[in-house]
Amino acid sequence: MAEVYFSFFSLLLLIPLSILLVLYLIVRPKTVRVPIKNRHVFITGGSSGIGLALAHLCAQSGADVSLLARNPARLEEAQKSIKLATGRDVSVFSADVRDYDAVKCAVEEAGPIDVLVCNHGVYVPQELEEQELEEIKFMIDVNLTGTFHLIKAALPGMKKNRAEKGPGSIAIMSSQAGQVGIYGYTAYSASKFGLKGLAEALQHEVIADNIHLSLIFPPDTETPGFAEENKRRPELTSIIAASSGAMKADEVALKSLKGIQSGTFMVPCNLEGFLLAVATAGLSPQRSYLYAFVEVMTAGIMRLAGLVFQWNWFSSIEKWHSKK
Ligand SMILES: NC(=O)C1=CN([C@@H]2O[C@H](COP(=O)(O)OP(=O)(O)OC[C@H]3O[C@@H](n4cnc5c(N)ncnc54)[C@H](OP(=O)(O)O)[C@@H]3O)[C@@H](O)[C@H]2O)C=CC1
Ligand SMILES: CCCCCCCCCCCCCCCC(=O)[C@@H](N)CO
Repeated sequence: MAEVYFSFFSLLLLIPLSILLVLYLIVRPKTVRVPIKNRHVFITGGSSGIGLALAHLCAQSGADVSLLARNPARLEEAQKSIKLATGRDVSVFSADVRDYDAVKCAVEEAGPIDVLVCNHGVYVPQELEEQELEEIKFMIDVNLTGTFHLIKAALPGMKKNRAEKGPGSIAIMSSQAGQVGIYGYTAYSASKFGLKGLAEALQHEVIADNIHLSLIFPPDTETPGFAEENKRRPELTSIIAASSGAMKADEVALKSLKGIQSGTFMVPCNLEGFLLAVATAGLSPQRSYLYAFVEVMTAGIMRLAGLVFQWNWFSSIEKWHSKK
C-alpha cells in the first residue's frame, strides 16, 4: 500500500518536473540583458505621460536620450525638466509619426539607436457606430502605421555594428486593450492588437541581428492624455477598464524599463496585467522557462478566469442597457 502511495506521489511530482526540464531546454529566444547606460535610447511620445517618465528614468540610468513628438514647446519643456533633474542633455525632434519622411529625417539626424521605444499613441474612445471614420483612421495611422514608419526608419542604423555594440531593443507601448477587446475601443484595440502581430513577426526577423522586442501592456495610467480621454470616455469603457485599476506614469515607466532591460517579450505592469499575459500567452515568444512553466501549468484555469471576467463584463453591459 505504502509503495502505491509512494509511486503515485512521485509520479505527481515527476510530471511537472519533467515539463520544467523540457521548458528549460526548449524556450526560445534565450534570455538576454539589454544595457541602458551610455546607450542611445530614442523615445517617441517622450514629451508627455509614460514616455516622459521613461525618458527621465533612462537619463537617470546614464543613457543618451532622444525624444520625438509633434509639439516643439512640449519637447523643449521635457528637455529642460530632464536636464534639471538629471543634468543630462537630451536631443529632441519635432515630427509627426504619420509622416515617414519627417521620421526618417529625425532618426538619421539622431544617429544609430540602441533602444527604440515606440511609445507615441492616441486614444479617442467611442462606440464604432458613433465614431467618425476620420478618428478611426487617425488612431490606426498614428498607433500602428506610425510604428511601422519608425521601425523602418531606425532598423538599418540599429543593425549596423550590432555585434560590437551588444544587444539592442525595440520596445512598443501597447495597452491592456491590446490584449483584450473592450467596449468603446474598437479602433484603439485594433491598432494595439496590430502591434502584437508586428512585434511577434519582427522578433523572428531581427533575432539574428541581436535585436530584442518588448511589448508593454499598461492598464489605465494617469497621464495628460488619459485626463483628456476621460472627458469623453463612454461609461461602460470606464466600468470595464476599472477591472485592472489605474497606475501612475512613473510606475509604468519603471516596469517598462525593467522589461526592456531583461529582454522580456510581453511586459505586464500590474497583477491583473500579469494574469492577462498568462491568459493570452498563446504562441508568443517566452524567454523565461519559469514563466513558461506557469503558463503551461495554469492554462486551463486561466481560461476559466478569463471567462469569468467576460461573464462579469457582459453582465455590466446588460445592466447598463436595461437601466437606459
Ligand atoms: N495613459 C493610459 O491610460 C495608457 C496609455 N497607453 C499607451 O501609452 C502610450 C503613451 O500614453 P500617454 O503617456 O498616456 O500619452 P500622452 O497623451 O500623455 O502623450 C502622448 C505622447 O505621444 C506624442 N504623440 C501623439 N501623437 C503623435 C504623433 N502623431 N507623432 C508623434 N508623436 C505623437 C505626444 O506628443 P505631441 O502631441 O506633441 O505629438 C506625447 O508626447 C500610448 O501609446 C498609449 O496608447 C497604454 C495603456 C494605458
Ligand atoms: C484572466 C485574467 C484577466 C485579468 C483582468 C483583465 C482586466 C482587463 C482590463 C483592461 C483594461 C484596459 C485599459 C486600457 C487603457 C488604455 O489603453 C486607455 N487608457 C487608453 O490608453
